[in-house]
Amino acid sequence: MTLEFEVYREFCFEAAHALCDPEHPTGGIYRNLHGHSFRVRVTLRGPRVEGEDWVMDLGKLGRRLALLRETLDHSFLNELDGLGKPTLENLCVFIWRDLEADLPAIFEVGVFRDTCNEGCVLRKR
Ligand SMILES: Nc1nc2c(c(=O)[nH]1)N=C([C@H](O)[C@H](O)COP(=O)(O)OP(=O)(O)OP(=O)(O)O)CN2
Ligand SMILES: [Zn+2]
Repeated sequence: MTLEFEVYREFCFEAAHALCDPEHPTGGIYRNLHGHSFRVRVTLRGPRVEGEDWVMDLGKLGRRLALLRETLDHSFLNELDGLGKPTLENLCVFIWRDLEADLPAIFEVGVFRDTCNEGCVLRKR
């Protein structure tokens, strides 16, 4: 039997955004510039690598996530290339695309706004 594991690492960042609703006459209730604290969880899924006894070194994963955090932390999300409208859903896709080439075992990306009791999870099917 092959054992399959899920290992994850998290990081937090602060960022600003404005969400304009083109259907709304004044742009909607989220149109003004405002900020959130975000928590990101990246989960890898797979067996232990033979001889290493882990799916991936979480230290190595953390160093890769630190690179991504540099792009996100204290950013104005509306100006990030490739993100599009800065929703939680699009942030999940943006983060997935940034990481997938370096992390072939990526299984799940979650972006959470704990202070608002909300979040979004993108998962491989
Ligand atoms: N599915 C999504 N819905 C909403 C998103 C999103 O990314 N995905 N984002 C927002 C805005 O960013 C909004 O600023 C979120 O802040 P929040 O305080 O949760 O806004 P609410 O109007 O939902 O706040 P209440 O406290 O519940 O009134 C909105 N939606
Ligand atoms: Zn918001």
